[in-house]
Amino acid sequence: MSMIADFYGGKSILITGATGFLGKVLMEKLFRTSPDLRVIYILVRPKAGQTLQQRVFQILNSKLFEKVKEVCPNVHEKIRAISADLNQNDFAISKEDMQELLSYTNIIFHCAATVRFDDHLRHAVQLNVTATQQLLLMASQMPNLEAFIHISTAFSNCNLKHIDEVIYPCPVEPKKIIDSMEWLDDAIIDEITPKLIGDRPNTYTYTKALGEMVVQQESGKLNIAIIRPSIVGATWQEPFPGWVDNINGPTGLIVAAGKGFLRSIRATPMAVADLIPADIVVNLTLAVGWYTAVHRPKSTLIYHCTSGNLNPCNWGKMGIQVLATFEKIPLERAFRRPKAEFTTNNVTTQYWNAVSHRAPAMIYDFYLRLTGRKPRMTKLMNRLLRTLSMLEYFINRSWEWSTYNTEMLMSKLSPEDQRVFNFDVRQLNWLEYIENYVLGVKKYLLKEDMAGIPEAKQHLRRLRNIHYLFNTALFLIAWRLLIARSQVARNVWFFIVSFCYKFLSYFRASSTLKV
Ligand SMILES: CCCCCCCCCCCCCCCCCCCCCCCCCC(=O)SCCNC(=O)CCNC(=O)[C@H](O)C(C)(C)COP(=O)(O)OP(=O)(O)OC[C@H]1O[C@@H](n2cnc3c(N)ncnc32)[C@H](O)[C@@H]1OP(=O)(O)O
Ligand SMILES: NC(=O)C1=CN([C@@H]2O[C@H](COP(=O)(O)OP(=O)(O)OC[C@H]3O[C@@H](n4cnc5c(N)ncnc54)[C@H](OP(=O)(O)O)[C@@H]3O)[C@@H](O)[C@H]2O)C=CC1
Repeated sequence: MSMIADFYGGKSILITGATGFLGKVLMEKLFRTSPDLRVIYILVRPKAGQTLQQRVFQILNSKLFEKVKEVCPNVHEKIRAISADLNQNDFAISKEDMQELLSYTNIIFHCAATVRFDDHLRHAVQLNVTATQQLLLMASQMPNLEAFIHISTAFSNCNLKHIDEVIYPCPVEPKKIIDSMEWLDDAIIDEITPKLIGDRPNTYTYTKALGEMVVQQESGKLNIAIIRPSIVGATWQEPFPGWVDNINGPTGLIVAAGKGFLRSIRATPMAVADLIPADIVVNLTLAVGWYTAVHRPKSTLIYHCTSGNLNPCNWGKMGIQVLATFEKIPLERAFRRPKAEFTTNNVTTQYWNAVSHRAPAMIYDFYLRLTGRKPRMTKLMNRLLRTLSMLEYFINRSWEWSTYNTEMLMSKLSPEDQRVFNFDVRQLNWLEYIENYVLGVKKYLLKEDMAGIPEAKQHLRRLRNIHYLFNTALFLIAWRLLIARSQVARNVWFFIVSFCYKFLSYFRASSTLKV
């Protein structure tokens, strides 16, 4: 019997960010391994014209939840969506809902955040810092709360090279930042943002670091733990390999490479690609929830959920495997053949951006205009280049994260828990994982049918022929122009033609002799 699964039985669990990538995998695992849990409260905001119920219905009816429905047929009764907006005071939760949450919640998993790198500081502070503070305040009023688990990021201290499982204070106190966001206007915030984030690359990592400080400062008597995952990728094993449903992190670049938009990327091939599968993060999170509630460590423990020090893989190896998988299983309707390269300096990056990204987009837009359609490729390419510039920081550096607490926790689990809540990244085979990741991107994110693979391959062959034809035409035009202008080129041309003529005459004569 799994002690962890048993622990969550009969519990009331509150999850923020349950509609997000990680939140959904967390909820799925909880329902699958502890179908006898009392209820999962999720804080949800209406979005994209969908009501709360519609959003929950969509999640429960997705492929991700197929196994849950077998194990826990009444799952829809055990999930209670509470209308909430973490940007509002008291999260805009109704009095009745708040009362219910305060009375019954046993465990909190705080996953909600803005993960946009370039979010405006005011918004990033509101969600990643102030909302965390408010949630802690709520937690302190919950008489039955056993543990509060905060999801941070391994990159909250990415300004350091070696990162331990401790909280590194930011120079300005979070409380001062929160206060100043209330009265400073946007223009001033824009001006001070670079000074505040210092040597961090963006507002995301900075506000996640502030969020950790708030957790430490406001923990009071609560049992709190912080999890720091690195770059969360598709699932490794559970509920099935390769599940992913958003384009954050590497996923978007995998799509862009597969569709042939991304042809070169400024990255250091030998830099460690610290990817971590979503199911590993979730297994660790649930194990931490159990450990924090049952063993009540004296201080707030931080757990690094990273792969680099235990089972490292680099971006070069990952890129090659992504492209190798697209050879076998291409995406449908690609713009160009999937063929991307790593560049390592500014000059080559600028060159390849112009030749491999901007120029083909402009040519394609010209073609769209000629055929009376609306040009769109240049805009799309500019967005991709902007995204690449945002991600570059993370693919040109390596970090070392210590994992003492994570390894300590592993040693505390029973063999059964180590199996059911496996977070041992050493067991992961990267090549297999990446192949499944790419397949998952095709199946679950892009919802492409595997039956369409022959047609996709045929399309790539057509693109290859167009490519050869285009290059030949380009060469002939360039050569023709050169011949018209340069005596040297003309001489070379006559030399080649006469050489071919002589070769052919010799070949014809020798074959006549044989006869
Ligand atoms: C040797 C040879 C081999 C050769 C091989 C060659 C290579 C071959 C294959 C390559 C694979 C291997 C290498 C992979 C390296 C990956 C590195 C990842 C590092 C991640 C580190 C994460 C560390 C921290 C982890 C964390 O702790 S947190 C989680 C991470 N958080 C994020 O990942 C949010 C990022 N995003 C944003 O911050 C916003 O997205 C924003 C970007 C500002 C745009 O923002 P904006 O322009 O305003 O507009 P959007 O609406 O957002 O998007 C506008 C449009 O861009 C699109 N698009 C948004 N994103 C992405 C994305 N990723 N990738 C692609 N497209 C994207 C979206 O499709 C939309 O297109 P549309 O739908 O309009 O057509
Ligand atoms: N993905 C990654 O690579 C990594 C993620 N993390 C951390 O993991 C956690 C989860 O990330 P991930 O699942 O990828 O992120 P997602 O962007 O997929 O999910 C974010 C969640 O937060 C919710 N949310 C955002 N704003 C509000 C709001 N105002 N009110 C209520 N809910 C809100 C979103 O709701 P809605 O659906 O309504 O938008 C969504 O459920 C975050 O804390 C992140 O920092 C850490 C390391 C890496």
